[in-house]
This record gives sequence, structure tokens and C-alpha cells, in this order.
Amino acid sequence: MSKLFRAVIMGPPGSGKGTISERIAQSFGLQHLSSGDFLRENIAANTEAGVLAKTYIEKRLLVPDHVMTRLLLPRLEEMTRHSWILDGFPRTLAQAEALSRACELDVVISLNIPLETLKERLRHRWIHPASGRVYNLCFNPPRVQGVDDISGEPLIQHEDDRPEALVARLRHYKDVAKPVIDLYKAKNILHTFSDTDTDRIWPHISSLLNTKIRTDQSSAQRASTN
Ligand SMILES: Nc1ncnc2c1ncn2[C@@H]1O[C@H](COP(=O)(O)OP(=O)(O)OP(=O)(O)O)[C@@H](O)[C@H]1O
Ligand SMILES: Nc1nc2c(ncn2[C@@H]2O[C@H](COP(=O)(O)OP(=O)(O)O)[C@@H](O)[C@H]2O)c(=O)[nH]1
Repeated sequence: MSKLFRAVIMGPPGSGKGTISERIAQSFGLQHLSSGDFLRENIAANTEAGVLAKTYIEKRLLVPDHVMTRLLLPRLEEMTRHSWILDGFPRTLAQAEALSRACELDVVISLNIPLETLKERLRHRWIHPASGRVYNLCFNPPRVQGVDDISGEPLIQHEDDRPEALVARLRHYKDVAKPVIDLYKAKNILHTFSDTDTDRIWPHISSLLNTKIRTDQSSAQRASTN
């Protein structure tokens, strides 16, 4: 059996984590687990963790680490037979440490996108709140303006995506993410990509994953034939 592949994608709001994770999921067959989408599913289903998480999200606070790990780690347990990419988790050092105790990561992708680009993207980001599907009026517009392609329901914009809110969100991201990035750098699994366009970053990510997944699979095959 080929070795399972474990990846995490990190980056500030608007850096393209969701967009790139979807491309990775489609191109490499990895399952994409977005912490934000998973929280929204739990909120919609009124689970205990969802009800609790909602109180923090409404106040624009991070959900506490113990709530996030109690929610996410069992979900990952259910995915032990799949290769996956995590988007939005881990967000803090405590979450990263809890994840390290649960499994070994192969690759961490960190997106480093200029502030002006993030502002511009988020200004044009439209979301289908029920599914988490994301559009951009220039980059990937919906077929009908203001309407989700699949459900036909209306799209919304987040208050937090206003350019005025972004600087504070970015500062917060940098403070919280720095120790996580340092941890993955020390483990030698961090790969950073810097550009203004997802389409220019994508070939580099794609060739990194091609190398990693192929190398891992052939060494797993060698191990199984020895
Ligand atoms: N790993 C996490 N730890 C704590 N809270 C989280 C985590 N992931 C998501 N959340 C909570 O869920 C909310 C929505 O998450 P989501 O990832 O969809 O959007 P975001 O973090 O606001 O921005 P973006 O997706 O643009 O980076 C967050 O604002 C936060 O309150
Ligand atoms: N113009 C432009 N928009 C992009 C590009 N990549 C992603 N987007 C859009 O930018 C917004 C933020 O991307 P998203 O994947 O949601 O980022 P996340 O917040 O890191 O998950 C979305 O509206 C995307 O459709 C790009 O290269 N150019």
C-alpha cells in the first residue's frame, strides 16, 4: 500500500489557503479539511462543540485550543486511511503540538502574500456561507453575479474582509503563527511560497507535492517488497 500523505497549509486571511487546498485535493486526491468549514458544519448541526465555538466566532475570537483539538483530532482519526491536507488548523502553537502528538506531517505549506494583494482579494471575496464555497469577482466569479453556482443561494461578504479590518487580522495572524512556523521550520518540513498570484504559485506547489508523494510512495513500495 502507498504511504499516506499528511499536509498542512498556513497563511494569512485571503492568502489562498482554501483555493490552493481545493486544487491539491483535486490534483492529488487528498482530502481537504478546513477548520472554518468544519466549525460551520458543527454550528449548523448544533453539536455541543459547535454551540460553544459559535460564541467565540461571533465575538471574532479564536476558538480555544482545547475545543479545537477535541473537535479536530477525532475527525482526523476518522481519516486515518486517507491522505489529507489541513487548512486553518493548527493555528496556534498548542494546536500544532497536539497535532504533532497525533500524527507526523510530511509537508507544511506557508503562503506569504503581499498586504496590498490580500486587501484587494478580500475586497472582492464573496462566500456561500452554508458550504464555505468562495468566489472572487475577478479570479473565479460565480456564473451568476451574487449567487452560489451549486445551490443558487445568495452570496455574502464578511465584515472582517473589509480592508480596514485586515491590518489587525494580519498582525494577529503573524503573532500567533510565528511560533508554529518556527516549529515546522525546525522540523525541516516548512515550504514557503511568495507571490501575488495563485496561478504562479501553483506550479511550484504542484511540483513539490509530485516529488514528495512519488518519493514517499516508491520508498513505501520498496519497504513492502523487502
Ligand atoms: N484552528 C483554529 N483555532 C481557533 N479558531 C479557529 C480555528 N479555525 C477557525 N477558527 C475560528 O473560526 C473562524 C472562521 O474560520 P475561517 O478559517 O473560515 O476564517 P478566518 O480565519 O476568519 O479567515 P481566512 O479563512 O480568510 O483565513 C475564525 O475566525 C476563528 O474564530
Ligand atoms: N485576484 C485573485 N484572487 C485570488 C487569487 N487566489 C485566490 N483568490 C481569491 O482570493 C480570495 C481569498 O482566497 P481564499 O482561498 O479564500 O484564501 P484563504 O482565506 O487563505 O482561505 C478568494 O476570493 C479567492 O477566490 C489570485 O491569484 N488572484
